[in-house]
Amino acid sequence: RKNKRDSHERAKLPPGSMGWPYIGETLQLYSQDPNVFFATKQRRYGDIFKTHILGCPCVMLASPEAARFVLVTQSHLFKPTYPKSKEKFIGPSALFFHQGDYHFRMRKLVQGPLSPDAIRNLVTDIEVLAVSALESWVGNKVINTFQEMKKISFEVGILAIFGRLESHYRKELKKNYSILEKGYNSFPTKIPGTPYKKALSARKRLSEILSTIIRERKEKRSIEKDLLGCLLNAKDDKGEVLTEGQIADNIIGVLFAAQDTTASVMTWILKYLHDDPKLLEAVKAEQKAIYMSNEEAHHPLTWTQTRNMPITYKVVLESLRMASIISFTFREAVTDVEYKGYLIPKGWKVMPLFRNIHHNPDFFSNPQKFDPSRFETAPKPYTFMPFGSGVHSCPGYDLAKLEMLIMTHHLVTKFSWEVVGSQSGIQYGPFPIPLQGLPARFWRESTS
Ligand code: HEM
Repeated sequence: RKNKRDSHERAKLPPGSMGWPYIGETLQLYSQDPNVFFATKQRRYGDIFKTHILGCPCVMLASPEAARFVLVTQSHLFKPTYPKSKEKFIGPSALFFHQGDYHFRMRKLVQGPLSPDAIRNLVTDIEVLAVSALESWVGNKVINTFQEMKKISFEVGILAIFGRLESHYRKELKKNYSILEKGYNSFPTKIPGTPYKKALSARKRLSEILSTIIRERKEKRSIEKDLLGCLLNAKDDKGEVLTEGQIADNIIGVLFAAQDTTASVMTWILKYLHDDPKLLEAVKAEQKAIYMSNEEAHHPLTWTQTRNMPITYKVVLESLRMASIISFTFREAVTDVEYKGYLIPKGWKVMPLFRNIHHNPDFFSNPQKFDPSRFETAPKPYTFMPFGSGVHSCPGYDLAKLEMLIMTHHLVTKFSWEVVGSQSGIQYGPFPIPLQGLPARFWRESTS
């Protein structure tokens, strides 16, 4: 066998600059639009380049082949990596921190209740959530669209995890999760009263609430098909069940993965539709036809109807591409890896740059233009990865899309909205969202 180390020694590091020691290029990355940072690098060095951010040497990859290499074909050589604080707050047993057998097992458990077969039963409940949210926005008040969308995506997460959960549990979970969330990016400290310490206590309370819910389910001996039910019933080959800690970490992990992501994209959908009146008319026409066939919403939407919204569906896909709210992801090389003659040393971070791929004119012509019709033909493999790819790709993919379609249906059939303020821009929190969460006013359309 050819000596692997020798061949690695011949391979050279990718081109790029590492910036100042320790701080590296973090300042550049955070002091400007991160997309400009990546795009400038890509122009200068090509599809693979090295840099240094947040104290870590890293290799950035901006081609579909490289993303496939890291996420799919050689995924065993790259482990997921997150800041320590995320692990602490969400819980170390959440599936996305893991690789190998445990990840595989948890993933199978999480996928079931999020699959089309399971979520088709949630259509009506999601509709009820969407309608009551929209109704609450009506009036002469300015809504922070993103914050409101977060309430919906949280409730949909709760629905997928617990089914119809009693409202006092929902309230308690919501209250504590919102405190926890403020700690994700806060500064670690022992000082009481800080967002960090408050988040730690909220995390503890969340575990306690989950224990109570689990105890109640066990007493009732109810076997549910929601995510909690699947986690409670799971047994491995030795007949061992999951610990409460493992269950709690994964439930909080799913809430974390589901909330801001879906809410950001829904906010962008509102913005893109608002900015393109002709497109809005086309979406309205499609949705009004469904609305009329349901006798003006006297009958609930059906799963089949949600699968037959071709124009709206393309708007969803184009919003996912345009906004690319998960601009990139992080992995870490578990050993020295060679890719296209370049060395990726063990321990280095590796970042597939989804947004750059989604905005590359070689794959999406005129990439800055919002044009849903581009999805009339399927994108080339590994050029469209809003939900990632491979072993860690998003299991919430169908649920997120369902939620966005249902929301859009009710939004355009019964409501109008105007964006408040003329400032347009992007804010990072940490996902890109329209400035100030897209302040807007909503009113009910007259049906005459
Ligand atoms: C539009 C909304 C969403 C977007 C754009 C999105 C995107 C993604 C992406 C890109 C990944 C892969 C990250 C990586 O490879 O490092 C991911 C993973 C994940 N997502 Fe989503 N997601 C969305 C909604 C949801 C929802 C609604 C749920 C659950 C109800 C969910 C649950 C998860 C979980 C559990 C993982 C980790 C999977 C694993 O590590 O095996 N996501 N998501």
